[in-house]
Amino acid sequence: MSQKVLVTGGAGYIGSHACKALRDAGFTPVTYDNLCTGWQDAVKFGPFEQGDLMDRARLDEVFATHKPIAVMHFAALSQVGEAMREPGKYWRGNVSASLSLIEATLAAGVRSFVFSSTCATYGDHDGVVLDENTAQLPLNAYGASKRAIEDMLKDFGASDGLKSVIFRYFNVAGADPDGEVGEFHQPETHLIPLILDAIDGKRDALTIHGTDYPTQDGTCIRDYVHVMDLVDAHVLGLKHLLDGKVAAGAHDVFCLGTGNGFSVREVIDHSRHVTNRPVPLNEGPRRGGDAVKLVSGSEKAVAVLGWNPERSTLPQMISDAWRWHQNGGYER
Ligand SMILES: NC(=O)c1ccc[n+]([C@@H]2O[C@H](COP(=O)([O-])OP(=O)(O)OC[C@H]3O[C@@H](n4cnc5c(N)ncnc54)[C@H](O)[C@@H]3O)[C@@H](O)[C@H]2O)c1
Ligand SMILES: O=c1ccn([C@@H]2O[C@H](COP(=O)(O)OP(=O)(O)O[C@H]3O[C@H](CO)[C@@H](O)[C@H](O)[C@H]3O)[C@@H](O)[C@H]2O)c(=O)[nH]1
Repeated sequence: MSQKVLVTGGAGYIGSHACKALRDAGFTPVTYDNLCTGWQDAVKFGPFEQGDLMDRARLDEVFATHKPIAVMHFAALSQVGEAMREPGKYWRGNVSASLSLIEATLAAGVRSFVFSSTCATYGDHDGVVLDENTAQLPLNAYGASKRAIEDMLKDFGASDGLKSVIFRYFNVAGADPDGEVGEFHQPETHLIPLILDAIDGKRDALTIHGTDYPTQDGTCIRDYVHVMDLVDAHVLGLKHLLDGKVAAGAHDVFCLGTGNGFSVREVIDHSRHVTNRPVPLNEGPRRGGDAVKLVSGSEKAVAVLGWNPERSTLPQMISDAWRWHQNGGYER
């Protein structure tokens, strides 16, 4: 029988793709999700256990039922704008909820933990490319909550021997090329799906949040990584833990980006080319909490894990997202 991995947030965008990658790698992904932003229809590759991370009794029951060998923790609130307006929701929903999960993990005797962190933990570093050693100075409660969970994992490593792989993602985009799962947020806040909504008339126009940033065309720069490449790194990270490459109590941090930065206007231009359709646009003010430039300067995941982000080009990410978009997501 294949080994089970508990996947929190497995009904969400990245978690559902991770479940597919785990299934393809010979594991059984067990999704634990409260469906606050996820979709039961996205759980296709293993069992589904509905529950909230704050529900410790339910978590204990799920650990006892499935006896996972490791945890992959994707479940989180992750909207920068919302985090600016309602920081308490992020400290509770991300930090307190992760504490509950980590304590349940340890109580179940599990010591291998893969965590979704973010380059939003870095804040603004004046255009410097970011790597695992860059200081984490988040600009918003979302980034601060993720930095706090990273600290928590290190503390429980020291006290209880928890071993963790921490991935700091840059901007995740694209969809499963087979169309089984994809990105579907209600409401959507991410740039590429919003551009596609504007292209096919689901919204009037895309609003560019800020055109006066100190960049070549005045818009923010991000490093986009294909969701399939990202979840490949998770399988490699899991094996890194299971193969004993991380000592008891230790943690290993990896940035997941490509080193290529694209401005909002460049993403719009690529979207126009890929879809061969115009993108209706408005220019609006800056969005609070946005860093000017977030680009990974790290090769560590490539060097240590053997990661090969081969699908992470804008044309590939946009065309996979466009194919998924045209199929209508999970909407009934
Ligand atoms: N999308 C990106 O570009 C990006 C970049 C960096 C980091 N991340 C991180 O990756 C992870 C996944 O992001 P996503 O884009 O797939 O988000 P998502 O909203 O699609 O998925 C999150 C899932 O977690 C579930 N969830 C949230 N709170 C829960 C709780 N308390 N109990 C149980 N389930 C809960 C939701 O229902 C949802 O299915 C998050 O941790 C996010 O911070 C995402
Ligand atoms: O309607 C829109 C939406 C976005 N943007 C801009 O597009 C860029 C990318 O925005 P978005 O797709 O919302 O991603 P980020 O705010 O960069 O955050 C994402 O990427 C982070 C890592 O960089 C993750 O931590 C977050 O979870 C994830 O939401 C930013 O400059 C936005 O200001 C617009 O101009 N108009």
